[in-house]
Amino acid sequence: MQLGVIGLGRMGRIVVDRVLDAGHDVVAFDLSAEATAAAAEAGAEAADSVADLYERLDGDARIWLMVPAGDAVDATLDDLEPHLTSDDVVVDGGNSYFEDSVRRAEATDAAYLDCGTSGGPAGAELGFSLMVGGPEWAYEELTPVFDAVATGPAGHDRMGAAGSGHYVKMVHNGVEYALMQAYGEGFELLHRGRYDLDLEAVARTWNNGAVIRSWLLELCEEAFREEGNDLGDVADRIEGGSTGTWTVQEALEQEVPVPLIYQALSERFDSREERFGRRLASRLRYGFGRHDVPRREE
Ligand SMILES: NC(=O)C1=CN([C@@H]2O[C@H](COP(=O)(O)OP(=O)(O)OC[C@H]3O[C@@H](n4cnc5c(N)ncnc54)[C@H](O)[C@@H]3O)[C@@H](O)[C@H]2O)C=CC1
Ligand SMILES: O=C(CO)[C@H](O)[C@H](O)COP(=O)(O)O
Repeated sequence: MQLGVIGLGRMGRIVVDRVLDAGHDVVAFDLSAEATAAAAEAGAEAADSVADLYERLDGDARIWLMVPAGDAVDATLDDLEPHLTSDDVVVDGGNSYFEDSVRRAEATDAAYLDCGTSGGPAGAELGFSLMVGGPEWAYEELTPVFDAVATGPAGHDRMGAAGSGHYVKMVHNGVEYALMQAYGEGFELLHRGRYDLDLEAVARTWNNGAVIRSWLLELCEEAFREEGNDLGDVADRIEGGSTGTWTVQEALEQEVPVPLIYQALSERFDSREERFGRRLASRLRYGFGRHDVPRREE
């Protein structure tokens, strides 16, 4: 199969590499000429614009967008739209708001798949977990690509109609917020509590057989190892927040109580007050997403 990939940052580049590794062909484009050149060095065919990328695809186009959610997705679709036909398939693998994905699916001539992607840059070698919404035929058609980008056939599934993939990913992120909050609170108590504890050793011990072992807890272990027992100069400030806000808004609309997710979101908004748990959450975002870690002023 031949896949066009637009957006070659932390996540898009992994899509390129995994699809190439699986023996498919890739045509790649990014606004950054440097990112496009790097993908070409890895074996992709470089395109110098969205239109050029489309031209380089043989037969019906299969295109994966991995650009930042919001305006960049609309801008890319605007450039693609004059070329797209109903036999083409466009996948949006970013963290788009699900209602935007429904709108885009209705507006485009192509079959549109909204694909929630979990695993982050750190999960590059293992592959991602993919939650896909949109037409069944298009999902089936792209299955070889999903097999390559995901951990394997079990690492992706079609959730349902348009928007459902990004809806499930939105809730996933709400859960992620709550789990980070829970680990943050536990380690804050251990840090400020009665014993002088080695928190990396605690995390490592918990990760070996404990009920609460997890990848996020492995990232806690990594954070204490790399930053120190007191998290060094990691600032008490957590960035991000859009996907958690959407989750809470949707929960309010559906009248479903999500107090833990709401609390975790509030902590982010409240992160002007210095808190150890939030500093850990900030460092965990680096662990799973390679997001920037704001550092304390010297
Ligand atoms: N980093 C993470 O842990 C995860 C990120 N995501 C989502 O994946 C998407 C991409 O994220 P990252 O790769 O982390 O971002 P990134 O900032 O590392 O890369 C985005 C790339 O898109 C390019 N770009 C921006 N506008 C463009 C346009 N109009 N045309 C072509 N290229 C354009 C940029 O030059 C950049 O190379 C986002 O929606 C993000 O929320 C999803 C899951 C995890
Ligand atoms: O989707 C992700 C992980 O699953 C991304 O890392 C996302 O950026 C996390 O959300 P936030 O930026 O609000 O922390």
